[in-house]
Amino acid sequence: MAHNHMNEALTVTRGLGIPDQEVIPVYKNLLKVYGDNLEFIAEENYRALVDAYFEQKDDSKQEGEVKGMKSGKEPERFLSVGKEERVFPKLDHTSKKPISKESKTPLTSSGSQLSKPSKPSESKYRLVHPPPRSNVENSNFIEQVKNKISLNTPPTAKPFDRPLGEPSSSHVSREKKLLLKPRKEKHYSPLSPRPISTIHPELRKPPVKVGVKMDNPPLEVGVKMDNPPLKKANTCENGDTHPFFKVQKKPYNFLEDISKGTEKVGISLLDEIGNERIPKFNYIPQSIIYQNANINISLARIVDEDCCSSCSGDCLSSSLPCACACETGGEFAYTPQGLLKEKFLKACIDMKEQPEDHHFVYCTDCPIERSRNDDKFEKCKGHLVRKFIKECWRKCGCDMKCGNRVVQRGISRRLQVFFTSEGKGWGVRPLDPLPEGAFVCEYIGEVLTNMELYNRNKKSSKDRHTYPVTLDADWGSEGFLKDEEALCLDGTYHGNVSRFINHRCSDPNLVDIPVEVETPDRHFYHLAFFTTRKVAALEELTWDYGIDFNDKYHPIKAFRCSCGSPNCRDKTRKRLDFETLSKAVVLLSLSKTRRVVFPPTTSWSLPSLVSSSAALRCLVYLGNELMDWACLDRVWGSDQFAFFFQSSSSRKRLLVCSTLAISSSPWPTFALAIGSSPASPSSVGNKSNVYNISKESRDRKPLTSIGFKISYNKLFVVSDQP
Ligand SMILES: C[S@@+](CC[C@H](N)C(=O)[O-])C[C@H]1O[C@@H](n2cnc3c(N)ncnc32)[C@H](O)[C@@H]1O
Repeated sequence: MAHNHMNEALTVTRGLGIPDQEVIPVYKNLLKVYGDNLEFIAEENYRALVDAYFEQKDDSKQEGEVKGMKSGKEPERFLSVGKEERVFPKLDHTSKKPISKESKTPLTSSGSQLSKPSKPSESKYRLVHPPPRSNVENSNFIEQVKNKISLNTPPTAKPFDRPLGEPSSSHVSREKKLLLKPRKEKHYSPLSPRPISTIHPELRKPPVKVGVKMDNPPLEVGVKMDNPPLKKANTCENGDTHPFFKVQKKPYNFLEDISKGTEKVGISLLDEIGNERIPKFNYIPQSIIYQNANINISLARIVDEDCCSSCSGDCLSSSLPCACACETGGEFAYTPQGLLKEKFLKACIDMKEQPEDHHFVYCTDCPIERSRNDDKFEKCKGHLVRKFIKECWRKCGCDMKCGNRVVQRGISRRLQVFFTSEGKGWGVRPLDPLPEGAFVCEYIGEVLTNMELYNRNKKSSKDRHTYPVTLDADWGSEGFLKDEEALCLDGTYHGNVSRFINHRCSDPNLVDIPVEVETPDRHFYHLAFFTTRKVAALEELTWDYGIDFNDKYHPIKAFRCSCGSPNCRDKTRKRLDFETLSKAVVLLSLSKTRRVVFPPTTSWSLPSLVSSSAALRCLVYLGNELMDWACLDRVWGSDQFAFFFQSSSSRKRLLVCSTLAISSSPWPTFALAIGSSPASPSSVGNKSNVYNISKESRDRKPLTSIGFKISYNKLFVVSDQP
């Protein structure tokens, strides 16, 4: 299969005049990055391979390592805009610093166990030039914008030969993929050299100024839009070439094993967008106890009835279940294949998804409420009673291969941390398909008292992501829990791959199940993730955090949920429909946390806007009310990008696409179109579906086009074109 696949790939690359010996190493690297998922590489006639090959080639050329193609003739290549700024993944996992000891403070970059991605060197910048001004001078900006961004009009002008939203590189259609074009012909074209306000009367309106109120408000700079004097389009004030025309190459971030060899299988990390900083935390494969968390592990506490000292080998193969199966009703929870039994799994999922009243216990003196230690002492909000798995443990006679020892043997599935496209940050996906009931990983972190967690949360109140879980599955069975017995796990500074698993309000593909491994008291237990159904390779793994989005004191800090599930519990996020969106004012903003230096010292190109120094968001206002916001979702080439919004009509996603244009003002201008994506939210992150979305969107008429003007660190909407 793999052999045929490579032969097929070589047939394609030979057709492009690429020598086999040059493409084979690139192919092998791609297999590593996508975990041998051949279909990803084969998609669109091996586009990923061809792109990666040329990108690497370009890079080497620029670095002076390669003098030219061996044949002396540059092979034709696919029309590619979307990925040309990228460099083939650099395997960069060299940091071998010792694991730091428990620490109260977050690791600094120097303390991180993870190596940083290599910065693109200067040599990776390329100058691209706009066509002569006279080509476009007389055209109406909006018309051009509409041409360019139209989701349903076939493009005419060369620079705009791809409709907005249609991914340019790895997402072009089969018909287009053979549209070969020598690389040197490629260029980025301005829409208009004139500032938009000089063209359309509507655009002369003052910028919309809105009172922004949100968790992470964008920098509020109400700058009046002015009409800067016409300047030569590609010249800066100081006479240099306009930095906008510099396109920065971006490497993918790829680490082969973030576990630093501590897991049986390597856990890779991939950021295909190439924008995100490598997360800073210390990877540990087993939880560690912090300060005064009280865990009493002692063989003396395991009584004979509670273990199987007379067993040997594999307990599952014996005709009568041993004492260790008592916890699960006299039957082991696992099948001989190491999967959870269907009945047990279903019971666990039901209790989590549709808990009944009697599944909750309420403590009289709740440690969560107590930890707040303020006047607003509230009643216990309830703790979900959970089903436990009990695995054989150290006092048992069986061996480590016993079928009742699954979680304690650790991760055996190939997992990858990847940067999600829905603004959730990093997420986790398997590199191979997973069957139903499979153990994936355990939540690992520092074992803290609930009190300590509360104090940490207070100190880190501004952090975007939080990583705690409360070990409260058995809090109801004891009258009073001392502070040191009310425990939780915090994966913020020390944790494993599970700290990256995102939340989904309903139908998550993982369920968390408490597991007893070394102590019968349930103040401390292991929390293990099992698949709730079959999971496809590269499908994002999610679990329900059980978060209450209305409770601001909940140990898991509320966030704006982008789980995309039709039953999302986050009601603070208002769902949009087409009509609302087409009436709304849309503001693009750079996030406050990742400030760009202004005026920009390097480049105003889109790649630089979305580089690690800036995060672009799309805010949707109706009047003064912030309806919704989304982080940048997709970038195609140097000038097209899109945001996705969860629509009120269940499974559809609304798409806001924008095109960056070059005006003669010092600031780039933006144009916007709104369409809808018929694909299911969960599939949006999937490469192959992105193409479908844009293709489908193109068949619909864009409802509206909006012109933007960028002013300082905000982009103001200056015109709503009906
Ligand atoms: C345990 S971490 C998960 C990993 C995290 N995404 C990251 O980049 O490190 C939990 C945090 O991820 C983000 N997150 C998880 N699920 C999310 C969702 N459904 N929607 C939006 N953000 C989510 C929230 O910021 C949350 O505090």
